[in-house]
Amino acid sequence: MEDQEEQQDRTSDQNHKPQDLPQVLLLKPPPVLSVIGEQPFLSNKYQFLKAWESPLPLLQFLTAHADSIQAILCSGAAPVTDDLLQLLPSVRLVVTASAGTNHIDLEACHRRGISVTNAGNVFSDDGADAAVGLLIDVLRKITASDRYVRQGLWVNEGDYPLGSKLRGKRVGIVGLGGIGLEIAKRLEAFGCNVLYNSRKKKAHLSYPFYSDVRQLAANSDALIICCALTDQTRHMIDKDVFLALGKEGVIVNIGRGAIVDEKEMVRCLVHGEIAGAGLDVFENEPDVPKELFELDNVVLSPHRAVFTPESFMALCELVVGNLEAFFSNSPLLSPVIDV
Ligand SMILES: O=CC(=O)O
Repeated sequence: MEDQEEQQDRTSDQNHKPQDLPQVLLLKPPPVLSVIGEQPFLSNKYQFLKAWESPLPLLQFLTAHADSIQAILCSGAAPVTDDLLQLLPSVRLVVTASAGTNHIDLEACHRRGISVTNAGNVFSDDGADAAVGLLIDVLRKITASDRYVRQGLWVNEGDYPLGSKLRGKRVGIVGLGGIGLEIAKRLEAFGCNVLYNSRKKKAHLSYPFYSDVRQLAANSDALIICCALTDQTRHMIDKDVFLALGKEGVIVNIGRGAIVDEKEMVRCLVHGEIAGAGLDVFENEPDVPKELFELDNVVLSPHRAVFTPESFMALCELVVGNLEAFFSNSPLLSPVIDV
């Protein structure tokens, strides 16, 4: 409480020097900062402390600022571990510039009384557009037929094999959060039948719910993975799920690579045990299993599904809003943990 009052005093003084402002640690520049620059993030309520600009070794740098760092702005590129938090006892807020929070030790944040915010719903539209785009690409062979035309094969080899129709497909959505709901809306408009798996059945929705992801796969022509990566969902899409999806089945993953057993997925694709895949995320990014490069029924994208300059602008507003709210003792805008 004392700390909060002290914060309020400090942040309400508009004339204080930058070195008096509470510090927000950035271990690495989040992608949003590289794309839209630092200017829109600047505020008279906090000051960024950029670890990568310091000549000091990281540990020395963190120790030197341990008492003044009150918040961390992070992204998937720089995990927030219990060990890091142990070094920074004044941290009370972690703001991630991502929808996913799998790079943050949430249990440690809970235990240490640290609030966490994420990207809320700012990425939902772009994520949904990309997921449906990947599905259509795989089904209708858009990227593969583009390669065919560019390589001059249309002239030399004749007509390209037909793709398959989207309308009428049964699409199982794994994770019906903000992005999943937007995917469902889009697929309904395309005339698909939407089914889903989620932690809990959503009472207000009429889409058929499957508590077991294998059952969902068995009743789907395509699976779209857009749930969070947690201990429960790691490798949830395994051999049994692929077998249930079957030889005509397609998988799209815009969630996290490790939700899928990637080795098994590659094996199923190579042996024709599933029909195709649209993949934006991988287990060991930026490494992508080389076998996938040879497969025309696979569309690859470099973890860009949710990012557009427009969504980054909205993200910037949300990040600044969360930091300013925190330093003014106002409610956080997109809390994952609210202490
Ligand atoms: O993958 C992107 C995100 O989690 O925001």
